[in-house]
Amino acid sequence: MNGLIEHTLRGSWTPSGASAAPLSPHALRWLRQRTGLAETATPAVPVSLLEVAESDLPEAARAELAALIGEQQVLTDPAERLGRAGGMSYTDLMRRRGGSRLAVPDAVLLPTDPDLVQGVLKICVRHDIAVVPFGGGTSVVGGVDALRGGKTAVVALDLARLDRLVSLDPGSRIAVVQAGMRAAEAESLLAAHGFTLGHFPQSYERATIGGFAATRSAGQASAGYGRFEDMVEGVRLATPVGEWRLGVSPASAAGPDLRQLAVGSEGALGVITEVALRVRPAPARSRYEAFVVDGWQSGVDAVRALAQGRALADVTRLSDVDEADVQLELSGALKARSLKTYLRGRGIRQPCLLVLGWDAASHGELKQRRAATLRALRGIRTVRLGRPVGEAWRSHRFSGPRQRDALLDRGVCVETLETATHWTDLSELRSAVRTALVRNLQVNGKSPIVMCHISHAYETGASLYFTVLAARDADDPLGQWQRAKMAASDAIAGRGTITHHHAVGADHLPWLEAEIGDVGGAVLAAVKKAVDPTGILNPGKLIRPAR
Ligand SMILES: Cc1cc2nc3c(=O)[nH]c(=O)nc-3n(C[C@H](O)[C@H](O)[C@H](O)COP(=O)(O)OP(=O)(O)OC[C@H]3O[C@@H](n4cnc5c(N)ncnc54)[C@H](O)[C@@H]3O)c2cc1C
Repeated sequence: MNGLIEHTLRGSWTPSGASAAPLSPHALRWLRQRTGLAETATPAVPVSLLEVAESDLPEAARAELAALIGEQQVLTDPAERLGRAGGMSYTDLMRRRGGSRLAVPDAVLLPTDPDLVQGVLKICVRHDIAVVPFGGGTSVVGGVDALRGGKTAVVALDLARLDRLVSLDPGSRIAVVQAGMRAAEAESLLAAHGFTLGHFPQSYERATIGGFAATRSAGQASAGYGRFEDMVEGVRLATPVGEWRLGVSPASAAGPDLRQLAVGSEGALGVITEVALRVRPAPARSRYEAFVVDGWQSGVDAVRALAQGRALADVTRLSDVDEADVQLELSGALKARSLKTYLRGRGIRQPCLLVLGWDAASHGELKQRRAATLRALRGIRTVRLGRPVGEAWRSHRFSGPRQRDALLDRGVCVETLETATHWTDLSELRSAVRTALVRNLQVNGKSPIVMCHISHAYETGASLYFTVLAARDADDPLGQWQRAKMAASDAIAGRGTITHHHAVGADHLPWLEAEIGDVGGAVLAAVKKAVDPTGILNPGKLIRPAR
C-alpha cells in the first residue's frame, strides 16, 4: 500500500522543504557571485494562506460520486483541492508561493478499484465534468493543471488508492500493477520477489506507474533498461465509452500497436488503471564510476561511441562543463578547488563529467560489460575519478528536487527543460537552446548558469537536458521563465523533439504540430473523439480542442 502522499504540502518536494538539503554558505556565496542573486529569503507560503474559490461541483454529481466510491473518497475541502492544483514545475511551485492564482479542482476523487474508475467517468460524462487523472502530481508540463475546458466543473481523479500488485508471473517476467502505485513502492514489492523494473527517474519517490505510462517517461538507467514504453506489456484503460484492454502477447502483427496509443496518452484518452510490466531479475552486482573528459564535444563523441558500439553502461550520463562545475561547487569549496587543480595538472581544461553505472547478474558479467564499455572508450582521452564519485552520484541521484526547494527559498529561478535529436545536430541544438536561455534569463546584466547533460543515448542520437539557475526577477518571476521557455522551445521546434520524456501537457502543446504535423494533430483529435466524445478527459493537454 502506498499510503497517501501528503499533497497538502506540495509547495516543496518533502514536508521538510528546504531544510532537507540546505545550501552551504560556500554554495550560496558562489551562486550570488555567478548569477547576481540578491541576499533575500523567499520561503514557501503556507497553503492555508492561499486563496481557493468555492467548489463548483454540482451537489447532484457529488452525491452520485459519493454513493459510488464512498463519501470519504470525494474530497472538497480546500487543502486537499489545493494539493492537486497543478504539478511540480517552477511555474507550479512559484504559483504555490503566491506568484499568481492556481487552477484548483472542484473536488478530489479517490476510487479504490478499476471498475469504480469506469463508474466515475460515466457520472462525469452525465454531468459534463472535466476529469484530470492525477498520479504523483510530478508533471512539469502542466499535465495535471485543473483546466475546466468549458465544462461545468473539474475534478482531480487521484489514483493513489489503486496501489496493488495484481499479479506476478515470474516465468513470463510480467507484473501487473495498479496505476496509482508509486515507483519506489513498486520496486520494493518487486525486489521481494527477486525482480526489478529498472525505472529510476529523478521523480522516483513520488511518481506513479500510471503516470510513467501516460507520459512515456524515461529513467536514469534507460540505456540499460529502456524507456518506460519498452517496459509496458499491456494496459487496462477506463474510457468514457467503456473499458479498453490492450496487450495479450509479447509482440503482435494485428495492425498498429494500439498499446502505444495508451502509452503517452496523458490522461486525454483514458484513465490507465492497470499496467502489465516487463520486469527483470534484480541485479546481484552493480558498479558506478566517474570519468572526466575534456570538453563537451569529446564527451559527445564518447557517448556516441558507446551507443553505436552497443557498449552503453545501464546509466550513461554526460554533464557539460557548467553542470560539472555546479555539482562540484554545491558539494563544497575544498573539494571543488582540489579537484579542479588536479584536473588542470592532468591537462583537462574543460572538465565534463561522465558517470557510468552497470547492473549485472554476477561478478563475471559485470566485469565483462564494464570491459566492453571501457574498450569502446579507448579512442577518447578520459581521466578516471573512480568509484567514490560514481557512487556519490548514485546516492544523491534523487536529491535534486530537495536541493531545488532550498534554491527556491533563496530567490533562485531554477528550472529544467529537455529535448533529443540526432548526433549530427546535437551540439548545434545545444548551443541554440543555451543561447535562447541565456538571453532571456539575464537579470541586471548578469547571465544565468545554463547547464546541460545527456542521460539517454541511442544509436542515432541522444537527449539534451538543460537546468538553469538564474537570479529571480522579483517583479515578474513567472514571465521571466515563460519568456525563456518560449524562446528555447522555438529554438527546438523542427530541429529536435519538443519533449524527450516530460510529455506534452499544456505547456508544449503550441509546438506539438511542428513535430507531428497537422495530420498527426488530426489523428490524435479523431482518436479522442472516438474514446471521449464529449471531451471530459484532461482538457487542454496533448490534444488541441476542436477548432
Ligand atoms: C523533480 C522532478 C524530476 C523529474 N524527473 C524525471 C525523469 O527523470 N524522467 C521522466 O521521465 N520524468 C521526470 N519528471 C517528470 C514526471 O515525474 C514524469 O512525467 C512522471 O511520469 C509523472 O508521473 P506522475 O505519477 O507524477 O504523473 P502526474 O504528474 O500525476 O501526471 C502526469 C500526466 O499523466 C496523466 N496521468 C497520470 N496518471 C494517469 C493514469 N493513471 N491514467 C491516465 N493518465 C494519467 C496526468 O493526467 C498528466 O497528464 C520529473 C519531474 C520532477 C518534478
